Amino acid sequence: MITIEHLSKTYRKGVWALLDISLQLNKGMTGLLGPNGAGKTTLMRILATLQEPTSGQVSVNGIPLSRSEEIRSMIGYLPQQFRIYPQVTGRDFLDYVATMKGMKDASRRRKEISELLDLVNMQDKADKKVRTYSSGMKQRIGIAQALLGGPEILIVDEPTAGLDPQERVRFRNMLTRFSINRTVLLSTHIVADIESNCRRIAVMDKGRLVMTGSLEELQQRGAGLIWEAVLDQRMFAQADPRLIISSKATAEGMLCRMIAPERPLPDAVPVPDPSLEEGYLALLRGAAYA
Ligand SMILES: Nc1ncnc2c1ncn2[C@@H]1O[C@H](COP(=O)(O)OP(=O)(O)OP(=O)(O)O)[C@@H](O)[C@H]1O
Repeated sequence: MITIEHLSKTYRKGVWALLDISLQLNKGMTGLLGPNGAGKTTLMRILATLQEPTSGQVSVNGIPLSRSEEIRSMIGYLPQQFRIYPQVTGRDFLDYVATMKGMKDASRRRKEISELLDLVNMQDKADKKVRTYSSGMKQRIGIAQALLGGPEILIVDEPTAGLDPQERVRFRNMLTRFSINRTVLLSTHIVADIESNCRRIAVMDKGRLVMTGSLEELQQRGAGLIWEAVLDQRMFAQADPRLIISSKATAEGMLCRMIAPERPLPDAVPVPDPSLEEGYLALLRGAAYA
């Protein structure tokens, strides 16, 4: 369990990458959702003990972040820009990381690496050079390196960026399997990444935690704010681009979904069941409507 209390971080005077974040992360997968620059990477790097907060406390199973050696043995981290030297094989790379993590016994290393390669379904490619891997395969090796040493907590920063749709689905399913007995924190700015596999979500925006709760609660944030109307070409071209959140060409014109605190056009009808994505957009726009 990770307990975060009043965590703040500033890189430059007056600009807060994190502002008074309090959050508890339990077993299972939590989705950390937020637009670019929300502070997700900063939060994850602090949890992985790679950066120090400006103020606030974090403990992992009761142990403070200042005991970084112990924390690192409990946490596996896959950074956003995960790079592997292209000339080595996946297996050799994992062996290198395991050695760096202090796993001295070569036969135990071999056994654990083999088990992890099975887990991420990379056993058959493990002896090929990394330069021959797809983005998805590199990410799977990335997860394997994060899991070396059997950490009970896994922190994964935007892992699906750059993956094709099939690899995305495979990767999400793999994370879901891992989260059964572990605490997993998955950051993303793509709602679909958390839709199928996160029971709990935390949404950040401009360094603040703007919501924690279930997917249903996020979806509900769109209630009363999403509208639908058919716009002809002229109306569509003239509409405020912030108003329209999706559109579909139909025989009658452009069928548009709009986001607004009040009926935006005389013909607009309220959407009774906004999607999760619409709930997320409504939440992010919330401050603008207040
Ligand atoms: N090393 C740094 N020096 C100065 N400012 C930084 C630094 N790293 C991040 N920031 C700023 O802190 C804020 C949060 O950035 P962060 O990378 O944590 O957000 P993020 O939610 O992970 O965004 P992204 O999805 O784009 O990675 C941004 O305003 C960013 O410009």
